[in-house]
Amino acid sequence: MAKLLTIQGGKPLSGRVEVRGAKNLVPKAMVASLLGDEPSVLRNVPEIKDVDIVTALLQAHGVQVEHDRATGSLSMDPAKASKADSAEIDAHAGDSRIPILFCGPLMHRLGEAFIPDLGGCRIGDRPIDFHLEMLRQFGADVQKLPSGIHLSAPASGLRGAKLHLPYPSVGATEQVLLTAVKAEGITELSGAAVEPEIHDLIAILQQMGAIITVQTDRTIRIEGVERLRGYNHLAIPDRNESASWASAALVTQGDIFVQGAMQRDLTAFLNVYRKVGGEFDVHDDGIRFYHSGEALRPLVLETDVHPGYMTDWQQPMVVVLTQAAGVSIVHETVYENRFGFTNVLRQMGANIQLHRECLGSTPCRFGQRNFLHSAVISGPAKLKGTDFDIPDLRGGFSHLIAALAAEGTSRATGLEIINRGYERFTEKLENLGAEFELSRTSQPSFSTTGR
Ligand SMILES: CC(=O)N[C@H]1[C@@H](OP(=O)(O)OP(=O)(O)OC[C@H]2O[C@@H](n3ccc(=O)[nH]c3=O)[C@H](O)[C@@H]2O)O[C@H](CO)[C@@H](O)[C@@H]1O
Ligand SMILES: C=C(OP(=O)(O)O)C(=O)O
Repeated sequence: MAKLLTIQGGKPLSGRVEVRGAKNLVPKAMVASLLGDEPSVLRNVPEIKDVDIVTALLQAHGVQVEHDRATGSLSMDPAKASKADSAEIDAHAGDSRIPILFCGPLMHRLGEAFIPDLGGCRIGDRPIDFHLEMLRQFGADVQKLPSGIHLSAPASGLRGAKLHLPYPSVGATEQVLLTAVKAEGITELSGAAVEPEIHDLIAILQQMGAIITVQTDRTIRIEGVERLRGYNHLAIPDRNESASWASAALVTQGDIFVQGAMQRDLTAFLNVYRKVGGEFDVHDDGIRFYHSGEALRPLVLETDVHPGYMTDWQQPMVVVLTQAAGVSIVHETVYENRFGFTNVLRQMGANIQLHRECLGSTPCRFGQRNFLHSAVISGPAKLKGTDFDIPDLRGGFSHLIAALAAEGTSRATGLEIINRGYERFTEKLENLGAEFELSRTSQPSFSTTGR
């Protein structure tokens, strides 16, 4: 039986939540453990689904994994790493995008890799062409299979290369890092992504013995080494979960202290938060986010790669903008199809129109390609409860905070998706004073079109 969350809206969320290690770093740090000759320890690990998926994939490859869920300490010993059965890999891949990052580490360790079809949020096509092109340039042979891909390294091993990314893809940059550190010779990657989670992965790889230089012009230079050690690392906190709870505080006119929120990695978010009228106080151990009681202000917002306004902050902020007095514009430039979730917000009474044109100041890759990637939001709108099925991680969080702010009752199915990026979600809601009930339903999902 599926879970059903019934929410009584209209109550401000107030209290304290803790965010632990970043979903966009932790599973990748786990993959990096395969590169070492010694065990590695990762701390501040959250209880989220991607961690479980990568744990199962590592175990399928013979890595011994021990996870102390209470303290968040995860130890990984790759001493007995070995080939895994492809059916077993398929069974564990689930709905994560992380399996693609096993390519380099497995080829270095075992000479070959089988990568299943990827999951992750359905917010666009999400091709892996950059990844495969980079891997080919390291010398890998890449064969597409009916479900997944098979890669093999040449007998002489993978070689460093001069690479360029046409767009600063986070995953493809990590692919290059995880492959280049043990490839022979020097790799130079221009057009790289430089998100804080990438810097944290670089810190881990450096601890393991890698030599990596990040230049100011998005070029990363890696000198390959023959052997890497283990690492012991405290994962950076999840800036996307922090931004989500910050948005929840504004939408519900509440006051939330996010323990673990780090100002340094949230600069672009905090600027927007202040412009829209949100208040925040920075403390050593977190940030207090709250509604000042004054009307929220509309704004023009464009998502971008770091150090711009992160795309994963867009969906919760759109809900904030439904409550601002006036017309806001949001231009999504990272994913071509990340506004599907606005259907449910409209059903709740939000006034949002989608446009194919680039409505921000900078034309983006999607402008001439018929994608509804700009939104015009007029507020403030009185939201009313509704039934919905959670479409993806951030879209789902947005629906849930809209329901928490709305008048009346909402019911949500598909809650499992929330666990991809928000640990102990309902426990946190309870601590924040939300009014809700969790039950079981024989109805698998409400048929809302949120994608
Ligand atoms: C697990 C994880 O860390 N997920 C994050 C990661 O996703 P992920 O690493 O998948 O995102 P990318 O940065 O690679 O994607 C950015 C853009 O590049 C395109 N692209 C990417 C690869 C490729 O081979 N070809 C291609 O065209 C994508 O379709 C997208 O339009 O970064 C995104 C952008 O900050 C975040 O929203 C995700 O939360
Ligand atoms: C898009 C996201 O994640 P993933 O890349 O794991 O699908 C996200 O965290 O919002």
